[in-house]
Amino acid sequence: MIQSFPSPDAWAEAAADRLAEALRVAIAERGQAVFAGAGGSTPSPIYRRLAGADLDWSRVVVLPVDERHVPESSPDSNARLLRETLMTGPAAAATLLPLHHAAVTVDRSAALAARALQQVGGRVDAALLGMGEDGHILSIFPGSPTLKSLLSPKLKPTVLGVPKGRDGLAPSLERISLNIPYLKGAGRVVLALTGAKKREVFERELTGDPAVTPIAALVASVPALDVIWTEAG
Ligand SMILES: O=C(O)[C@H](O)[C@@H](O)[C@H](O)[C@H](O)COP(=O)(O)O
Repeated sequence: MIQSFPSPDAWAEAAADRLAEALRVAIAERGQAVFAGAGGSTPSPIYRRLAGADLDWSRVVVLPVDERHVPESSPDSNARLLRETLMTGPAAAATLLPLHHAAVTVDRSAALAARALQQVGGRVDAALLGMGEDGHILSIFPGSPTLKSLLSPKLKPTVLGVPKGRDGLAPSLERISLNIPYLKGAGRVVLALTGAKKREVFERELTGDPAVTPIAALVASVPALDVIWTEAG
């Protein structure tokens, strides 16, 4: 399941190449592509490589796979991370679709994001995910009250609010997250892992109950999933 790479450069290049190819295919097939990317500390080297990919970025919509319920000016904003690392150079021509909307509740923000995503086709063509050491992906946290809703393969692709207190961040933030079904139809989903600890967590979570284990649900639901790993973080 896990594809190991000998260096961070090879790991980042493999991720960027695979995601760029999925975007090119979507543009060729539909004239547009939707990319969803994770926040956190792992993705930046991949985003910086992907930003230079030879594709028509003016036809690409970029969104966070999940978001903290904060304005883009906040250092916690995933939209800000995408703008600063992916939407540069050629990729600056892409269009950002934010999940956070100001002056509304987190649930209203999620509903507005769900509507905006429907308006660009209601699908994701390529996605880059990270994983926390507790096994969470997107904002799907073990023990969260929204866990089962976000994991259920029976629900339509949607975007949900995630109450604070479940993300391990201090101070904990309210969040907004795509659900796992939004990744099912993607041409390529890359889960990028680094370090021995995350490899161990992934292998352990793989055997969990998909109804309550984000990694098990991801592997069970997403056929176009690549899991890539490199030692150095
Ligand atoms: O909003 C976020 O924080 C991310 O989308 C989240 O799901 C991230 O992928 C994991 O927390 C791993 O984070 P690291 O890459 O920093 O380990």
